[in-house]
Amino acid sequence: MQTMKNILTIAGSDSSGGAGIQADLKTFAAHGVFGMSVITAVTAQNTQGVFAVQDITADVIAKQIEAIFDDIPVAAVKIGMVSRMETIQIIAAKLRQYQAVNIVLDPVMVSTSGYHLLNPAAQAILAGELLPLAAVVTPNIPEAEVLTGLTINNLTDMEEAARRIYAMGPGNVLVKGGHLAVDPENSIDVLFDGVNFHYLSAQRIAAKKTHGTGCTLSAAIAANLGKGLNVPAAVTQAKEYVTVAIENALTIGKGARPTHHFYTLYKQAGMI
Ligand SMILES: Nc1ncnc2c1ncn2[C@@H]1O[C@H](COP(=O)(O)OP(=O)(O)OP(=O)(O)O)[C@@H](O)[C@H]1O
Ligand SMILES: Cc1ncc(CO)c(N)n1
Repeated sequence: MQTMKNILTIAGSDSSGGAGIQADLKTFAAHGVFGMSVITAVTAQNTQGVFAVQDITADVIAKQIEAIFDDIPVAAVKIGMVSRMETIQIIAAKLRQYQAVNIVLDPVMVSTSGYHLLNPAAQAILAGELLPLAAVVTPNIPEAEVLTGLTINNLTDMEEAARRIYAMGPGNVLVKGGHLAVDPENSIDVLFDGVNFHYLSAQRIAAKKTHGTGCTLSAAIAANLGKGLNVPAAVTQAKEYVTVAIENALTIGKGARPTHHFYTLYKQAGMI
């Protein structure tokens, strides 16, 4: 009997395990869903930076998507690093072909360390091809600025950006406030469903730089949607999950700290 939902991440590999595919699969495991992956690019990366990227060919990306959808029911899809135009076009075509549902798009553009994970020339293609397929899109402040051309300095700007991105076709827009100290006490995200704004606030954690926060949040939203939660509940619970994961971020290297995906589970099991 099927007891778990199957959730797919389409993203890049982070060799140091803090972001990308690795963060997504850990997040899925922590949510009790069965994680699957389509790898779009392999990065040589650690807590200090990204040192090389090998893009996977569009043909092999297509084959990975076909291998999954021809065989396995997919309850939700998270899309992360999509690297370049050919990658975006094949993913969009295949997701349309299979009528994929509960798509969460994290429009990854630049790594925490400043490396371009999306070819700037492909930004418009991402907006045109993938935004309309998404149930939820989760730009951070710099990504929302690129998508809209706005400069975002406060909550009103975040709301305006959310409205403009909503007009590009996604079901819901979550503008993440991690990069904006609107309120130095809190990290506030703005969710817009086309009619209403919801504000998700968590105490701002003043710690050393973290990485993989956006990947963890979007993967948690996909897991929650796949489990049948509606968008506000899926986003609210994902925000609670990422906040605990940031609070307990791990010091594994010399640079940015990856989120702790299993803190609550390990605590409950008496492992920490
Ligand atoms: N210092 C912090 N304290 C609390 N929450 C934070 C902090 N920084 C980020 N967040 C939260 O983490 C989530 C991810 O937001 P963020 O803006 O960091 O995404 P991102 O830039 O895409 O992440 P990354 O590129 O590091 O993976 C949001 O819910 C945001 O509010
Ligand atoms: C592979 C990959 N995806 C996404 C990000 C953004 O955090 C990253 N650093 N690496």
